[in-house]
Amino acid sequence: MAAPKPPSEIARETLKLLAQRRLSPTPEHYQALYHEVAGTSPPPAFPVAPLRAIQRVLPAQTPAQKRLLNQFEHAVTQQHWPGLQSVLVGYANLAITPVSTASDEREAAAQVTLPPRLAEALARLLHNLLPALGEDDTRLLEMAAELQTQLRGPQARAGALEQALADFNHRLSFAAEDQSAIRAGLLTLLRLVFENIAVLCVEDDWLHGQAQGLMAASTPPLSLRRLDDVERRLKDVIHKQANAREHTAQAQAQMRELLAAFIERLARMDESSSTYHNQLEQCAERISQASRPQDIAPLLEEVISATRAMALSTRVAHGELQDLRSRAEARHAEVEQLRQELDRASAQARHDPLTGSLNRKGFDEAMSREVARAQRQGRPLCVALLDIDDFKAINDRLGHATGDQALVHLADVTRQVLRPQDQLARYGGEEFVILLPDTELDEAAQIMRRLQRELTTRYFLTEGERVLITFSAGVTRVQDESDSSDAVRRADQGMYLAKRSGKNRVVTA
Ligand SMILES: Nc1nc2c(ncn2[C@@H]2O[C@H](COP(=O)(O)OP(=O)(O)OP(=O)(O)O)[C@@H](O)[C@H]2O)c(=O)[nH]1
Repeated sequence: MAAPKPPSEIARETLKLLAQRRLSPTPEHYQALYHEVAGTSPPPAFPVAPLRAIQRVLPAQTPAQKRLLNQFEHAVTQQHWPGLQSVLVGYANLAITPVSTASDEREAAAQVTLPPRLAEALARLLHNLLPALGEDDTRLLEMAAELQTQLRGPQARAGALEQALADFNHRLSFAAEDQSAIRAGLLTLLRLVFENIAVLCVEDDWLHGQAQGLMAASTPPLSLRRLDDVERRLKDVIHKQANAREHTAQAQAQMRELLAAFIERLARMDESSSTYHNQLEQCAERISQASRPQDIAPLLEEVISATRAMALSTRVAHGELQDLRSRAEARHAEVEQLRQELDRASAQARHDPLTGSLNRKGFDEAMSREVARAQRQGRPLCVALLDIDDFKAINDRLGHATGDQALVHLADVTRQVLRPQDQLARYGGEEFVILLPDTELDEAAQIMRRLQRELTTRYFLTEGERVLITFSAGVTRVQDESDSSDAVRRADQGMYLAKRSGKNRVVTA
């Protein structure tokens, strides 16, 4: 077998053959003759056309895809198989892990159109957010309006929105901080006002109790229900204060008037009695100097008429003083009537003065509101009725005033254990009801048991003595508006059963 010709030899013969056959010196002719001379077979032709067809359908949306497509184009032009291979591997990797850079992705994302429903949801979110921000920052409101317009535009591009949202977000963070500072400031002011009321009404236990209640109710965290409570309490206080002021002003005016009348009358009496005394002295003097009886007779006449005048004046004074006295009594009766009216007004108020919890009227109103809310939202509502165990013994042993403090302690612990939406009312002497919105029956019973446990660790302290307060409770679910009073009755029956079965327990009814 002949040794293979060296490439330089093959190249020379190929050129000779090109000339002999009068072929134009194209790379294709040269390559074909080269293989003929070398006795080798030519490589298969490069499939440019099919590759171009593939090139046309390759994706080129993201920057990474665009870059790969350029490489593909270059490899086809160069008929460079390794280049094509790396392009295809690149496309395959794109599908598995993103090989693009962060900036590529940002660029791509910038061109993405937001799905219309998402854009609309964002626009609505902004719309709902605005009322919470107040109207102080007009630029923020403008930015929000611009963003909404952009979001509701024909094609909301992520790129443009991203920047606008970032700017808005930046400004929003300051506005939100401001709002929260304003809220905290207002709350502090509110508490200051309540403290002031408490200081001003030190002499009125009812107002004092209400003011304490206001302070407790306005302590964060606030909820709409608690704000509602603050509003109601404040109305009660204003109502009671207005009455009290009127009462005091009237009483003062009457006192002044009566005092002035007495002083005037006393002055007049004093004046007339000193005139009388002067007259008598003068007459006595003239009588002692008179030598004849006929001179004395007119003097006696004078004494008699002065005495008569004095007696008349005394009678008048007596009558006037009687009149003043009956007027004073009438005023007293009026003041008493006012006081009774005031007490009636207090009874119409919604809060119990001793414990600061709702009274019956307040409870009835709260019950109607909560039943309506529960029905509207399709949520459960429970009511619990609790009665302190052996309260009479506490009263008998420690005194009524300490018994009162025990009631206050129970109300305080209960309020701390309950959630802000739960409402406590004093239903009778040592009987309380609790409204538990959004609560299923077994959950309500658990809440009451938790309160019982809490009372075993938080003793009522009086003069160094630790007094354990326990209670028996009945719990039931309120079905609807018409069930309100029946529900309280059922809870009462449950409480009664709890007492009968040994006290300090909770019975569901
Ligand atoms: N200190 C105080 N005592 C009150 C008040 N209202 C009611 N009471 C007293 O609460 C006591 C209730 O007594 P009872 O009804 O016999 O009940 P109890 O001693 O708690 O016994 P059980 O309910 O069977 O556990 C009575 O002595 C009432 O005078 C109040 O506002 N303050």
